[in-house]
Amino acid sequence: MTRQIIVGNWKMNGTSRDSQALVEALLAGLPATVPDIVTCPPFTQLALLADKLKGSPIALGAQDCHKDVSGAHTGDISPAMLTDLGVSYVILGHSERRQEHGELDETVREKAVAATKVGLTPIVCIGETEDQRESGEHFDTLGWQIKGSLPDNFSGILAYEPIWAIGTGRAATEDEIAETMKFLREELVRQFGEAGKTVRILYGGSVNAKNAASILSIADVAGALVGGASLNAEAFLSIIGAASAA
Ligand SMILES: O=C[C@H](O)COP(=O)(O)O
Repeated sequence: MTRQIIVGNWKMNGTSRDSQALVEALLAGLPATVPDIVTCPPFTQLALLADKLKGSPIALGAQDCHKDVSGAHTGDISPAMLTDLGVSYVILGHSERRQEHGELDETVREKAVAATKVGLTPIVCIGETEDQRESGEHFDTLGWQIKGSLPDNFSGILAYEPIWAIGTGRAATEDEIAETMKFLREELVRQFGEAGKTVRILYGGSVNAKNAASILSIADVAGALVGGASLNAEAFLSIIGAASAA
């Protein structure tokens, strides 16, 4: 059984005080056996949390990065700046960035290449809209997103997040997730050969303390990308506990 990975994406939430309190509660409540755990606060909290999490089982992730190492990109953060702070993972191509910032597959791929070069593990997000699922275009969409967003020799993590399940409280059903995981694995192997067999695939979209155990037990689900529930220590610890037991 592959070790599971639980990633908390705090999105645009958290003052210094909130972040410290949340991380302290997480560290105090961790079970003896833990899965891989990553917490992705806003950029503004990374330095503070790098210090707090040093030597702990919780790794630090960022929610995005630029594709260049440095240069005239006002307001952006480079992958090297993240490793400089002790960050190990970076979420790329989240649907909120694709939708709100018009981020394209090609940009996501370039960011994944740049992140990998400096030693970050990219967590590349893909997912279909509700319309695409209802009209039966979801697998085509996911296939194109894999082709466009993942670089050759991709060695990161793929996160499947149906857009209609994000923040809605309506997670995909176990059957939908199982069927999609099977498709994604086949597609990864079709596009990347042997290397496609080892990419870890996460599910994201309304994962919570109640549904985590059943979602994490679905074949080929290697963990979860958690939004809302990662802001609540008790809920996130329950999900971590479910991953330890999976
Ligand atoms: O990155 C996390 C996802 O967008 C899921 O968010 P959610 O757990 O609030 O649905």
